[in-house]
Amino acid sequence: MDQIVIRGGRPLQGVIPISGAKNSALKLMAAALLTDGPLVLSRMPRLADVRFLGQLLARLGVEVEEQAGARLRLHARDLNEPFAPYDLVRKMRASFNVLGPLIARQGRARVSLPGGCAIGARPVNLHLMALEALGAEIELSEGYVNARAPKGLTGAHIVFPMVSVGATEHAMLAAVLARGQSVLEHCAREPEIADLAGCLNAMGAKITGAGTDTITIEGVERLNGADWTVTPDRIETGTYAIAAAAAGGRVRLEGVVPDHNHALWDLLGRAGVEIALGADHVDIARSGPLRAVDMQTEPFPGFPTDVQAQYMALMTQADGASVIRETIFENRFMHAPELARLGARIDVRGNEAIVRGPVKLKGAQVMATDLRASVSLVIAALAAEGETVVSRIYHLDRGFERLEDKLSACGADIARRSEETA
Ligand SMILES: CC(=O)N[C@H]1[C@@H](OP(=O)(O)OP(=O)(O)OC[C@H]2O[C@@H](n3ccc(=O)[nH]c3=O)[C@H](O)[C@@H]2O)O[C@H](CO)[C@@H](O)[C@@H]1O
Ligand SMILES: C=C(OP(=O)(O)O)C(=O)O
Repeated sequence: MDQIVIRGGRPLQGVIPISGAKNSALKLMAAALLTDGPLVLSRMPRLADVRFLGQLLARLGVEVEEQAGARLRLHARDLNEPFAPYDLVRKMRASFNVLGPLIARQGRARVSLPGGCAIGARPVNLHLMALEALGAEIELSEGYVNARAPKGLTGAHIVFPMVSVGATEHAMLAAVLARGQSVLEHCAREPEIADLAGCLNAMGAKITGAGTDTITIEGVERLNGADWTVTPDRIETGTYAIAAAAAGGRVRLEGVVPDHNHALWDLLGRAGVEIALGADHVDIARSGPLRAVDMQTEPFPGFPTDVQAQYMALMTQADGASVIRETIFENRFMHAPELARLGARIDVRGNEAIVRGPVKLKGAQVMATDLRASVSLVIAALAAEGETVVSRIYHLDRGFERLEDKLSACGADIARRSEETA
């Protein structure tokens, strides 16, 4: 198994190109199931999650072809048995979103309950509620969802009782081929949802309101293929912005949508980080001391839960105590004890973590526990003195494309090695 070795204490200096968003790319891939035409996705991140979902789609009968220039061509000309087995679905959350498209296109499906980062219970009741409202008959047995819609799906008025990114996307992915109009209320407003709606509309769907809390969909009989470019990864953007703030130096993040990260820019500014927003780039610099600033995760446009761990690593370097409140997932502080191995002072009480800084972090052996937790350890290691070894980095490979290359191009001392050679 691979490890990442970081020798900290070097400021970052340079340009980091931002990849396409994992959390968008995966749902766009599921959309390919809705048409017998080819869907060509550009700016696809090369990630383990994309590979896994590609394997699942291939099993479902989709032709999956990686093309030059970070493009992926998906062609669901004919589909096989609509069966998504445990082994291919358990590795990540987004794979569950094949269920709706399979029901919409084939009238039935059997899909394993999903996996994903172990950051809470993460039920799928809202996904199933939406699919049932659209006319699917659903039964759970032996860890699988068995769904049927013998008469096809029908538009519905769905009011989500809580904001869910995955359930909003799932409802959209099914309602586009339903008969009649669907109105979805209390929707998630994340940029990935607008990206999915944009792609579905390019395929011939009729969706309005994506990015607001009410989405209206006029069902169409069929969708066609399309070309679509994945939106930039705002979580990767936030991660490298925080890395630069933690290590110090000056970094340009290139190929981003600065508007997707306002909550972060606001907090970093208050913490003493210099931020200059361009049209499609952001410059981040930090030379002076950092101030502690409280933070609470919220659905978009609030501060993203997927950047909470990274922010916690940064606050270990800030002057004072900061309170970090996690409101989206009930078990997303697993990085706190790992950060403590490097010397961080963090008290976790329920859904709050109190971080006291600044501490002089020292390199240590740490373990990645989930995707964003892993990268928070890398950030802390960049700010630490001495060598840090991060193991179980398969979590990192799920969501960060060429992490070591991007950071070492900015002067970080970071390398991958296999445990056998360690
Ligand atoms: C692949 C992907 O895009 N993952 C992202 C997606 O996850 P995901 O779509 O799983 O997150 P949700 O927005 O659905 O989850 C929000 C909250 O709703 C709860 N919930 C969700 C669905 C449901 O049926 N019932 C229910 O109770 C969850 O347990 C959680 O407490 O959005 C999260 C919140 O921005 C991000 O952290 C994840 O990176
Ligand atoms: C939680 C994440 O992914 P998943 O939803 O696939 O677990 C993430 O991207 O941070």
